[in-house]
Amino acid sequence: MTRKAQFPDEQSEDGSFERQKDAFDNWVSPSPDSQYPAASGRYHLYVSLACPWAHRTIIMRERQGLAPHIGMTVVDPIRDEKGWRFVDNVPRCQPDPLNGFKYLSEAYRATDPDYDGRVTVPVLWDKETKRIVSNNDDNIMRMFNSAFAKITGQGHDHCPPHLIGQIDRLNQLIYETVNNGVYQAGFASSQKAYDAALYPLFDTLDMLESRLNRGPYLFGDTLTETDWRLWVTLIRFDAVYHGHFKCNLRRLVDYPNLIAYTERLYRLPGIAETVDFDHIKRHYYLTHDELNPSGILPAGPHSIFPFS
Ligand SMILES: N[C@@H](CCC(=O)N[C@@H](CS)C(=O)NCC(=O)O)C(=O)O
Repeated sequence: MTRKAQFPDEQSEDGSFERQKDAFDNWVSPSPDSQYPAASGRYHLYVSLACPWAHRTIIMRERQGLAPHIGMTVVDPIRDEKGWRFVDNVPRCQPDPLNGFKYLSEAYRATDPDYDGRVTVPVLWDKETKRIVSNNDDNIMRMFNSAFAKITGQGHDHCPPHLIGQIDRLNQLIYETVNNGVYQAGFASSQKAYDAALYPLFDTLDMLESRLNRGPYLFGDTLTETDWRLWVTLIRFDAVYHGHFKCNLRRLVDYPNLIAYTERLYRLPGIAETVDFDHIKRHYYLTHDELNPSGILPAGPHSIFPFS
């Protein structure tokens, strides 16, 4: 039997959640002749601090020294039926400084007046053409990793060429079973769809727990984008996915390597400031009314992580 879904348009007949495709997928490039050339001050990132997909791009902006070159605006973590909103009465949120938009949907409509999909974060906005460059977080991460290197003089490559094949393969497994796996478990509207997401999720976490015996990061001593892609899900795990999405075979604190790894990355410069558990918890528990119709915000866990 399948029941009412959080996003009915993205639900298959067997009750599993089938995420919509990203609508805008252009690239900022280092080449000055390209449609969207890398430039200081030209692009702007619209994000939610609650969203793991946006969080990846916030981290890459921070790690690659892009904050002085790419502005960022945080939306209200609580989404109503009109979607993501710009507000000035919630800590860390601001009104839209560029276009005076009240809702993020206005950025989507400015780019494609016929857009009728879900309006999602993150969004990379071009101030010059007044259009969305991309709402594809995978690609925004890669642009931030390397396209602005000449401007920032920033060196660390999170996708070194000798590892790229392995990075893409591990990214895929982690996307399917962990990043999207928690959503597939949470948004499942049948027992079968929930089971199909839950067990592979914990199989991958078990595998990653042993993999971390080999070194501090997923690829030994080299910090890669795969680490950040995994980490944004881990940091939310015990606070929301364990309870709200019913991913409760084990907690993250039950995995000694994974919890130490989560702390190791949290302590890297600039990262703790990107984490906001108030935005995270209020977004998930107060926005998905099909999953939490009472709108009660759970108090725990008492200490979300031993280190936070
Ligand atoms: N671009 C991402 C998805 C981004 C996404 O789904 N963001 C969520 C927040 S975590 C969102 O904006 N949801 C808006 C909505 O559900 O209406 C992907 O498909 O990989």
